[in-house]
Parts: sequence; structure tokens; C-alpha cells
Amino acid sequence: MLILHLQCRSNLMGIFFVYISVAMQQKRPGRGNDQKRPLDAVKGQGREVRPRLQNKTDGEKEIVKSQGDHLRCMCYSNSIVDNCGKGTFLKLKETLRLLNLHYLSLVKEEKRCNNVEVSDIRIVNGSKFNILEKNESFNLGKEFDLLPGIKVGHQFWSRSQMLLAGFREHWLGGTDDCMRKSNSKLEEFLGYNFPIAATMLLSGEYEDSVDDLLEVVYTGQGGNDLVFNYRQVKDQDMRLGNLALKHNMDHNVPVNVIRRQDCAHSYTGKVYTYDGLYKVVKCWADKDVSEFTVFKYHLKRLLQRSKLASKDQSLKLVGFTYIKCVKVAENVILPQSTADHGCNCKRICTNRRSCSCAKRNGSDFPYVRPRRGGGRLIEAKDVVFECGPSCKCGPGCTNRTSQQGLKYQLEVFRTKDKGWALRSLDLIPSGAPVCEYTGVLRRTDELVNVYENDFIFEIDCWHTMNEIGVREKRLCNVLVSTSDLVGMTNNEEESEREPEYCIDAGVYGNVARFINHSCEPNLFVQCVLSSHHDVRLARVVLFAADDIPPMQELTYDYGYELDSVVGPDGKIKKMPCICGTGDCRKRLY
Ligand SMILES: C[S@@+](CC[C@H](N)C(=O)[O-])C[C@H]1O[C@@H](n2cnc3c(N)ncnc32)[C@H](O)[C@@H]1O
Repeated sequence: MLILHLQCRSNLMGIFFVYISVAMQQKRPGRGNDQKRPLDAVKGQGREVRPRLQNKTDGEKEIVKSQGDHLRCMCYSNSIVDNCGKGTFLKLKETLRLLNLHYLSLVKEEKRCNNVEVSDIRIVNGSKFNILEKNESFNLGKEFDLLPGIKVGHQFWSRSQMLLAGFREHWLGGTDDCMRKSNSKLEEFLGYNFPIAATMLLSGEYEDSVDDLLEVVYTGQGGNDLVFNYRQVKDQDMRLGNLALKHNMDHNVPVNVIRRQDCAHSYTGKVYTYDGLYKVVKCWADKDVSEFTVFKYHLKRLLQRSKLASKDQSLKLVGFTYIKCVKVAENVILPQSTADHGCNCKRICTNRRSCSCAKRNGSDFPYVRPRRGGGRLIEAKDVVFECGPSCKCGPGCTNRTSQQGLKYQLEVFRTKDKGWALRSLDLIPSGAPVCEYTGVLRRTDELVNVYENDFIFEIDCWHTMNEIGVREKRLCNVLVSTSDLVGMTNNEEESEREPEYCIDAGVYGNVARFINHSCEPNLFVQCVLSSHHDVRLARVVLFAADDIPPMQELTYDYGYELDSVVGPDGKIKKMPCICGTGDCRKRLY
């Protein structure tokens, strides 16, 4: 089956190649350990509550901690391990998170200064935090193979992300760089003609049927009036990318294919999907409509993208009522928002010095709003103070990001082995709020049928802030003044007496109750205070930890302490984790 729409568009939209020529690659040093590790921010944050083993001594706490560390070391053993001892996939994920953090920080900086849009090039060259200079790139020397750590179907939002993933720098410079000497293992390619294409970017739009797209007819590059009318104005030459693809065919060397699409949620306005390896099976000269010579290449895919799971399974959701906002149990009193909680900003809060809500967040705003899309949380925090009912700003204020409702089309679907699950039909950018965990806000000690209820979420903002149990304090956090908080006590005895609260989504809830646990999650849990400042009663909001492509299951780390769940018989309950990630800890609790 030849896909002609690609044939027509590819040349018009421009194709970029990565070539391999000759020379040896300098091995770059691995990443240092002194970096912030954004992934830590999403580990161990879910808090589905089970009866905890009470009154642990300090010694016991220590054991739990070191057990956690031990598990973390062990869990990499099943995955591809690189020099730094980390699973490649995980390391790539961490690095992309670092890049996203860098991007959001740049947006913040730019907004403050001159409101210039943050470009992809600016991200790559950012002087303050130049990831590339720190040699964060992956997959060096893997040009002609599937790139480890990058699954077919992986979506990148920018060229800088791809660059970090190990797609070669050359293509950022376009075809000018094609003759640059590259770094492949020469001995493998002795006797080959160069250049050879390692990666090609198909810039044409493609339809939804792309999942079945196994063959492409690509029109070569050159002779095209890219500035004015995208028409062919002269013959193409058999050189540069055209010659490279021919060499791919001659030597039976596959080429990695990336497809580019427009995307409103992406800061570059584009999304790049990694489509795996293709083989060039045929190449011929042809005449286009204006009778100019063009080269055509017939490419066949070597690997198929995995089939999407159960897209059309019908859904029977029984036994719960959908609620958009948290319901408060009768005996729980939410503190009233008082005037001194609110800021005096007009319409939207922009001045971090005068806005009292920004002051509570460490004299800065936790969110940025890039030109495209809604507000995004720059990084996970112990607690986020949003504007609330006593604030003078309006509902569109960026500091109310998590209150602005669902932005993405979410779909509950049936999994093979974990029951129901949640995914998005849209791309979700990192730092975007996905949904709030709604249900009935109640005292944990008043829960009934706790053993049969899989939908209880312990509000443990306080635990995170104080690193209780396996909760890890969030890195790069600002110190939250306890005078800004209600329900905070540093006295452990007092805190034991304080009631604990949870959100019970057993009977009332929303889509969040279908989100499964993963040891390598793509969401993180964020406590948010907006209408009051009692941390024990904070709202629980799930944010995207990564740029999440459509149809990827949404997951967060439930963060159970191992052996912390006891059954009705008083015995410790154990539940295997089947998240299936390379980094799986093998037990949910
Ligand atoms: C909040 S519910 C998630 C939705 C659930 N899958 C359903 O069908 O309603 C939590 C329950 O899902 C199951 N679950 C979620 N993640 C899991 C995982 N990684 N491994 C095993 N079971 C999991 C467990 O039974 C857990 O108690």
C-alpha cells in the first residue's frame, strides 16, 4: 500500500536529514550527580490510605527509608543500564523533565523581562542552564538502530527534546551540516558509501490512520521554492539527503523516521512522533507535475507500533456518582476564607512582590502560562497556594490554574489486568493540571468498609512537608512559613492527636478514581490550598510530570509504605504491583 498523501506533501513541507559521514565520536561524560532530579518529585507521592502501622519508633522509620533506597537500587536491574547505573528509559525521562523545567523557568523569566516568546533555539542555547553543554544527550553512536529509551510512538514537543534524546545535532542546522564528519563506529561501515541517513523527519501532516502506516513514498529534497509557493522550481540533484537515502538502500541500512504535526498544546506549535525504523526498498527518478525531476523513495516500516488497547470497549461504570468538586462530610468543617487570605490584585496576578498569594509561594508564582495553552506548574512543591474566594483577581488568573476545570478529553478504559484506567485523548504538556481527586472529604478514623474500598486518598501534605514515612520532601522547595498554614504543628505528640483526613471516592468521585499506580508515573500529586490554609484539608490535584502523548495511560505513584497495610485479621497485607515498568518495585504495598 503506497501512501500518496505523504508523497505529495513531504517535499513541500521540507525534510530534514541526519547523516552519517566518517570519523570517531568523542564520548561525552555522563551526567553529574549534583543535578536536581525532577523525577524524585513524583516518587512516593500518591497516598492511597490503608491503616498504617502506628507509633513507629525513629529506628523503624530509618529501616523503612533504607528499604526504600535498597528497592530503588534493585529496580534498575531489569532495564537497560547505562554507565550511571540508571535505566536508559528512566534517565531519558528525567532529562526531558529537566528540559521541561528549564523551559518553564525560561517562560517565567521572559514574562518578567520583555515578554518575548521562548523559542526552541533559546531553550537549547539558554546560557543559564545549558543542558546540552552539560552533555545530557543520549544514545550517542546509535545512529542506525532503534534508540534505547525511546519507544516507537514517543512524542517530542521540540527539536531540543529530540536532541537530548540523541537524535543528532546536525539536523538543527538543516542540510548545511550534512557533510560534517560524524562519529560512527567506522569499522562497521567499512566500504560503505557516505553519506547515509540516520534519521529523517517527515514534515507532512498525516491522518489518524498513521498507526497502520507501514509504507511511505517520500519525495526527495531540493529544487523546491520553500519561501514563496512550495512549488518545484528546478530539478532535484542526487546529493545530500537524496544521495544519503540511496546509500541507505544500497547498503540495506534502515533509517529512523520522525513525523511532524501541528499541535496547539506544544510550545513550538509542533509535535514530533518517533515512528521507528524504516527500510528504503526502492528509489527512482520521476517527473513532478511541472515536469521537473524529483527522486522518489519507497520506505517500508521495520517495526509496527503497538496496537492501542481496547479503544472501543464499552464502559459500565456502576456504584459511584460523578462529582466535579469535593463533597465535605457532615462532621468536617472547612475553615472559612477570610479577607486577610486574599490578594488585592486586579484581574490577574502578575506582580510577585505585591501579590500576597505569590508571597506565600516564596515570593513567586508557582505557575507560568506560556503563549500556547493554559497555566503550568513549574515544579512540584510541598504545597501550592492558589488565589481563592477572598482574592480580588478574576477566575482567569494563572494562580488559579488548578481550579479552572478539566482541559483535556479524558477517557476511562479497560486494561488487560488492572481493571479500569484513565488516559487522555489529547496531548498533555508537563506541569499542566490533569484533574483534581474528588470524593467525600472525611476523617480517616471514620471510614467504614475500609478493606473493601480501593478509592481512598489520604491527604498527607503535612507528611510530605515533614518527610514522614516514605514521603520525600520536595526538592527546590521554598520554605513555607507555618504562620501561613493552619493544621501544622512541629510537635509530634500533638500531631498524633490531630485527626487525619482523606478523600473517599468509593461512592462519589470523578475520573481520578480510575488512575492506576505506576512505579514510573507520568503524573504527580500536588497539594493545593485555595479557599483556606489548612494543610490537613488541602485539595489534591494531579499534574502531568511529562509531556504525555494521547492514549498513554495516566498513572501516579500511590506511594505506599511497604508492609503498612494490615488486613481485618491484623496481618500485613501484600499486593503485587503489575505496572510493568522497567523500574517496578514489584509491590504496591
Ligand atoms: C484507585 S483504584 C484504580 C482503578 C481500578 N483499576 C479500577 O478498576 O477501578 C486502585 C486499585 O487498582 C488496582 N491497581 C492500580 N494500580 C495497580 C498496579 N500497578 N498493580 C496492581 N494493581 C493496581 C489495585 O486493585 C488498586 O487497589
